[in-house]
Amino acid sequence: MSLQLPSLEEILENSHVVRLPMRVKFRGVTEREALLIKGPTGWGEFSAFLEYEPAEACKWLAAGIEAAYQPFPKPLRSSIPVNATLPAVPADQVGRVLENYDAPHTIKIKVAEKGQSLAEDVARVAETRRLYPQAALRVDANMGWDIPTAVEALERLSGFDLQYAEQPVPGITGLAQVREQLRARGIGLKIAADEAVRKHTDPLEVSRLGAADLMVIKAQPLGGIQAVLDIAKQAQLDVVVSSALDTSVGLAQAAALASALPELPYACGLSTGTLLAQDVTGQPLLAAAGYLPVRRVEPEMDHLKRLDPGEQRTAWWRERVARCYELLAAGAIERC
Ligand SMILES: O=C(O)CCC(=O)C1=CC=C[C@@H](O)[C@@H]1C(=O)O
Ligand SMILES: [Mg+2]
Repeated sequence: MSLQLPSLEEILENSHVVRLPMRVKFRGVTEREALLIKGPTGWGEFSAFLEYEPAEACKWLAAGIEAAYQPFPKPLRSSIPVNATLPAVPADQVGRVLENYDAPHTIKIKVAEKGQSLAEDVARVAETRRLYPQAALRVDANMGWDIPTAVEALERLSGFDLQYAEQPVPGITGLAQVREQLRARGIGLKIAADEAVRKHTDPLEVSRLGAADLMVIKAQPLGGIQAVLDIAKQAQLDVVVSSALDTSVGLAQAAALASALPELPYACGLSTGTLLAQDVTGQPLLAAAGYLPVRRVEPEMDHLKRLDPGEQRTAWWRERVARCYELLAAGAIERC
């Protein structure tokens, strides 16, 4: 971040903690918590997942501070093509969950969920393809397979005409091996790196090693818009912007990031507002016909009050801000 950090007191004075119920369970989460920060340029969001340690969560705080204290970059487009996101639901619920999205042209389907079988993944993808014959489909395994299982699973799933498969296995070399083994079987399915970018000390290593076909980039986990624009500029691979399951405040920042990228070859994973049963404003950032508007989001006080998780959770989040702030102030992220 090229701006001076505001004081911790100032951040805490202008922050609100919220807890949003989800419509449908996603990555084990049924309620999403966030701390929102009001600053001179608007609102920012800090919503690192609860289990993240400060060393990782501090990048999310840097992103929240950036949104509140720095203007969004000049947009190159006023709306963003987005994918619908389908959690790992049973096949008979696919239609009901996807009905919440307005005319999706691209759908990302979660697969390899803990405790589920490949047959369940195949049934979910098959049902999605049956209901949306024209849509671009992609899958995301969140590192849930080992290499042989990933190759077997993706060989079967590629029969449904997939756009790409996101992070089938952990690690960077794992991605390269899955890709090579698929190619040896005559399957040209593209492989996207997600965790191998946002959880790696060097987000550009995937690109340098040519271990994947494209990179998923996220505003909060990678430290904010400017940090991600730098990464995208240096990357030799196509990039796709995705959400961090943010409230509409964080989604606005992610949309601003997508709007500032010179090239946007893929629909972005930014319609996750649809997975939330409530949001911080009466005008949540939702996609219409597969496009998300680019605009700032201002939470409304009555929503913030209704979504207040109580004293204990608020104290936990404030304490977490303090610990992450300490790391940022000590230069944990180069640019802070
Ligand atoms: O990309 C999308 O369609 C939606 C966002 C999404 O999938 C994710 C959001 C937050 C946490 C991650 O586990 C998950 C992802 O793996 O991309
Ligand atoms: Mg992913």
